[in-house]
Amino acid sequence: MQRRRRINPKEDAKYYIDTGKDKVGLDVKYINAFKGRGIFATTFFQKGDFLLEYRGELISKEECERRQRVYHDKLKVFLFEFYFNGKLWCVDAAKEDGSLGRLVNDDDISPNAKMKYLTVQGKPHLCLFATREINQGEEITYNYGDSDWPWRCKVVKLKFTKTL
Ligand SMILES: C[S@@+](CC[C@H](N)C(=O)[O-])C[C@H]1O[C@@H](n2cnc3c(N)ncnc32)[C@H](O)[C@@H]1O
Repeated sequence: MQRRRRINPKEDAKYYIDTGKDKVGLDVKYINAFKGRGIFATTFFQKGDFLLEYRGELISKEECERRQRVYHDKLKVFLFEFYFNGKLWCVDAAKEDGSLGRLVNDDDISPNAKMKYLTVQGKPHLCLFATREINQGEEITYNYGDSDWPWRCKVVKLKFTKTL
């Protein structure tokens, strides 16, 4: 059997950053009223594979703080803050633009992807990479980071009341 040559994950990410497209092999699906939509693999991914870019508007810390004050809670969660070259930046993905990266849900226990940034033409881009093998049908998740995200305590509460 002939083995498929693996595409370099960083080169793959750059291709999708440049074209502004999402990868084939990932799809959006409605999960439930609590979680909303999520992104699911429709093909197998290897550990380390590039999955998606968290696409949006790159804004400064100051602009991010202003939007934090004016946005509704449901939109604030789309403001992704990160350090790049010693400064705080933010990608605002609040706009429904049909891109898939903005719809990936949080998992702080057993995520299968990790957000990293790649620099392309001097600008940072947030990209998700697989942290283990991902099978067809699995939901793509990553850890949104340490914060008291409201859904995390609801999940704990639901599990607790079920075991009583
Ligand atoms: C960046 S959006 C992800 C896409 C979202 N599920 C949707 O349908 O638009 C983040 C929102 O998804 C939901 N969410 C993300 N991770 C979740 C989780 N583990 N459990 C429940 N809800 C979650 C929360 O409502 C959160 O405000």
